[in-house]
Amino acid sequence: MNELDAERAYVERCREAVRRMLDGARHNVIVGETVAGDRYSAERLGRHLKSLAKELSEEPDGPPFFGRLDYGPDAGDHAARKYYIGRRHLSGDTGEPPVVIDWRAPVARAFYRASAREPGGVAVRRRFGWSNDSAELTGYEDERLDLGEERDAAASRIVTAEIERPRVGPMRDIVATIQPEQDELVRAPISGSICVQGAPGTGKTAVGLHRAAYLLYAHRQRLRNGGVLVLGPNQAFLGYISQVLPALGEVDVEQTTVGRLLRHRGEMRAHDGEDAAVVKHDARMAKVLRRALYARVRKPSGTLAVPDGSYRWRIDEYDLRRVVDDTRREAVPYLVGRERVISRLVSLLQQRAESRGQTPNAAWVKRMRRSITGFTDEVWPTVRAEEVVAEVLTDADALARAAGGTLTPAEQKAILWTRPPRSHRSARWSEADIVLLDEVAGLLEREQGYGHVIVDEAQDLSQMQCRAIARRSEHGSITVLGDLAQATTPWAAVRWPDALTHLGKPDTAVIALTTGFRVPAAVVALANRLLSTLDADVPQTRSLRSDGMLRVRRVPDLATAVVAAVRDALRHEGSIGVIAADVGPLAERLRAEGIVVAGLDGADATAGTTGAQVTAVPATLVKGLEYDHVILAEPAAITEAETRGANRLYVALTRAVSRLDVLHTRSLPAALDDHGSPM
Ligand SMILES: Nc1ncnc2c1ncn2[C@@H]1O[C@H](COP(=O)(O)OP(=O)(O)OP(=O)(O)O)[C@@H](O)[C@H]1O
Repeated sequence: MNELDAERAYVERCREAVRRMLDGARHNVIVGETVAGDRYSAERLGRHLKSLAKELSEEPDGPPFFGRLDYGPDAGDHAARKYYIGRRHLSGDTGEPPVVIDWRAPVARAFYRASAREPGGVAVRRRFGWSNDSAELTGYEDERLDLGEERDAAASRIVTAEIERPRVGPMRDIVATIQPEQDELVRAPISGSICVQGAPGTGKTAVGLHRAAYLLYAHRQRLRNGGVLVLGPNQAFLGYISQVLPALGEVDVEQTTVGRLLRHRGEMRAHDGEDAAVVKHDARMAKVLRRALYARVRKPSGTLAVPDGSYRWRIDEYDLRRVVDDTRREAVPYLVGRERVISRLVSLLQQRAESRGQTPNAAWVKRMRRSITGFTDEVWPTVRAEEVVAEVLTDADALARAAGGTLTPAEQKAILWTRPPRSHRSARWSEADIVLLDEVAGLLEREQGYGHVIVDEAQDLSQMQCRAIARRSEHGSITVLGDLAQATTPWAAVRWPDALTHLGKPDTAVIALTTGFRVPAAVVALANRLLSTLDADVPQTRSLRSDGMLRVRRVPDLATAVVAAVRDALRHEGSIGVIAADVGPLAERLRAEGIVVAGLDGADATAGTTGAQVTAVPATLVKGLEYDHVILAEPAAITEAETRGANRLYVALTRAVSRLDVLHTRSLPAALDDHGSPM
């Protein structure tokens, strides 16, 4: 039998192992549900086994492995052993070692990291190639690390084919081809936070998602309670990445946007102007809100008399002040503080009662608590986050008291509501207001946190949004992914250390990724010209891809040219994205010409999964997405549409996997203009 046939025979062994595991899981579902000791454990066991059965049966014919490691004779415990590496562990026959090892297992690490210089005992690294439908093993490539032979990504046919594969449907996992510098980030210890500054298409999102899967595997116990949270910029992006973690067997990761994470705080029913939003998103607002909240705490004056039957207990002003002052100094959440004031006063009353020979019981304590409510409501009242925020945004005097020395009078004026609501109950909150509500809620009570938070496109977060994330990762670590050059919000970070400070992890190291896996070299060269004008201190990208096509054309009529470009693109396999500042009219025209076009707007959560080959997407929503062929219409309109329009254009220019058509009727933005000559 030749080597390839032997590997194909191994594939059969793996498929047999899947069938065996599937039968076992199905059998256990039945047994687990009927014989497990109590209902609770029966339910848990049943759920676990059902999900295993579902997982295995959904993909019984997927490639069971993508790599193999052959250890040399001097590799200690691994000497002369062979390991197949795949997306998930496949058990061997009873008493036999597993037939496939999960890519996240410690032994699999060498598949990604072993080099000719540091082979770590590995003699041969083998990569497998599969047919497009993953049904058939088509070939393999060996690196004889023991002979000093090593191929980098660009020299491997299998890796290059995977990177250059036309994109269809949602984002896929990259387990088979994770690069060494990416693997270092994926497997970085959970105890530390990391920040990845990566140019477009360097694999930040891919790294973040694989890191989530890795951490859940390596630290399942530790993450059982808090879990892992993935934050992305919008629903379209979340739709695009939604399949990656389930394909890696992880279905319990919460993937959401900051807006959705905070939506229980209030319904968004208003939009701020940029002036107001910029102030509301500034971290100085945290100070303002804290002052506004604690302005409610008053200095007690006079003696407190508490009736108890025919008797009155007294606590004098000195003791009352001491209780309130001590509690303030403890810097606990506001509502915990109120509770402490109450219990301390009750315990003073109790001491007094005991010294008079009484033995207060629970009912007495309850009665005393009730009797001092009037007093605590005065010196440390309960309050809702909505009241504090509404007060600051409505009452100019209250705002001036809270914001004096922190916000300028002009800034205070910018955030005051021009048409104040009658009460906080009828307030119409904006996106920024909801972040303020969350800030106050965080001052009132401590937030339940996550074990690990992965923040994608983090450059766009405001300081206040960063603080909201920090509250949820206080006791865990975070992975921050972003690109300062792609910052498009008016409050975006200019330097990573600033954002990291607001995220509560100021000592996090910033690591750069500069090898691009998406954008072809010709397109990167064009985008890099724009990069130098963006005022972002980031390294240039180097593309791994020498293939690809770039056409920049001045056209007499935009819509007609877009239709022709789409028709031309439709001759190829792969997704097509039409990107423009205002894409609506172009989409209409395409449809009028009989072309099926999926529209992408904020409400469309199924982005990239609609099955349509052509998607029309506004430039404002294209962040994090990619299309095999991009048709970018009228760049000048994109740069003009917003303050950071040039950054937006940089994002739009870097979405193409294989081909980019830039069509324009007006002059190109200066950095891109090559004196009108076609590129
Ligand atoms: N090691 C790899 N092997 C194969 N494909 C890869 C690899 N790394 C990244 N890719 C692919 O390159 C593309 C870009 O990756 P990704 O979206 O993670 O980059 P990004 O840095 O988040 O980009 P952007 O900043 O534009 O959002 C994706 O299609 C991803 O699957």
